[in-house]
Amino acid sequence: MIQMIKINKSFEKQEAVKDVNMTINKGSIYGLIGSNGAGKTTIIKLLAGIYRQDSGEVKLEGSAIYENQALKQKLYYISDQPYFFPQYTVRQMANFYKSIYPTWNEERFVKLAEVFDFSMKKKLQTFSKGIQRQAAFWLALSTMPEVLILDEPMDGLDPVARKKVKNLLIQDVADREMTILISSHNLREIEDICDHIGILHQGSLLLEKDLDDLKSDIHKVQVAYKGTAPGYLEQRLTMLHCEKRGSVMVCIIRGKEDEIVKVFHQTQPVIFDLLPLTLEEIFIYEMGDIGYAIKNIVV
Ligand SMILES: Nc1ncnc2c1ncn2[C@@H]1O[C@H](COP(=O)(O)OP(=O)(O)OP(=O)(O)O)[C@@H](O)[C@H]1O
Repeated sequence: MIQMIKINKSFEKQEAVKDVNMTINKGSIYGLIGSNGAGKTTIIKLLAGIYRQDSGEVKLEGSAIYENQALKQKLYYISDQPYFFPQYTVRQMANFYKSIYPTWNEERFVKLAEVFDFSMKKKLQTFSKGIQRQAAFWLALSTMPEVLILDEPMDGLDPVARKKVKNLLIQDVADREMTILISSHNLREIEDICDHIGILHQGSLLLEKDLDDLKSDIHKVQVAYKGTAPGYLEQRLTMLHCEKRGSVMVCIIRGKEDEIVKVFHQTQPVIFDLLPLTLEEIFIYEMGDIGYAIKNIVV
């Protein structure tokens, strides 16, 4: 289990992370999402033991990560711009990792060559951005990390490579309870792969929830009435957003599904449907609820 307890981190006078408490369970795939500059990369670097927090604790299996070599060998971090030594091939990078990760699995590295269909003998820097990223996954998965930390991991990967990488990640989580922390703006991808979500805004963690619980707490309703909609709906429901499309209203409501259905049922609508909400919609309305709303910009 990874724990962040009351973490604060500033850069000069800029507070990047404020009083953050976060828990990532073993074997979980945790998606960290948030607006630009929210503090995602800072949190990732604190967890990877690259930054030291100003206050609070960052722990893996109960021990502090920073400057803990033995713990750091259990982690692997792929940054948004993977770094390789100049002039090195995949094979040479593999030899380097083999020398520093006691968990390096040569058999796996060789087996993964069937999945990553490019030469391990060519200089990495001569490959395209997408292939370099695939190489980063190849090397990462060969170290058999307990915790894999990924910053915008699928950036630059084509759809086939994305699918391959996703399958490999899920397989490691299922087979050996690898824990994954992913930071991304691609909410479809996060929704597809993560079981836990943390939403960061201006350095604070707004919420941290199981994805299914998050989805069961916010609903989209399509409703229409013969005449006008009863005025008391707004008082009885926590409406995050409501818009009229002709005679039909589409509302985003916070609360339990059965209670929402009950309130609408009493108003005898002519149309009433509960529609599925995507993580992208949940993110937009959660952020709107705290004032980070999408504004209609007219120039
Ligand atoms: N090395 C640094 N020096 C000074 N300020 C920094 C540094 N790293 C981050 N910051 C500041 O900390 C805040 C959080 O930055 P961070 O990169 O963690 O956000 P982010 O959520 O990853 O953003 P994005 O989604 O835009 O990549 C920002 O205001 C940023 O300017």
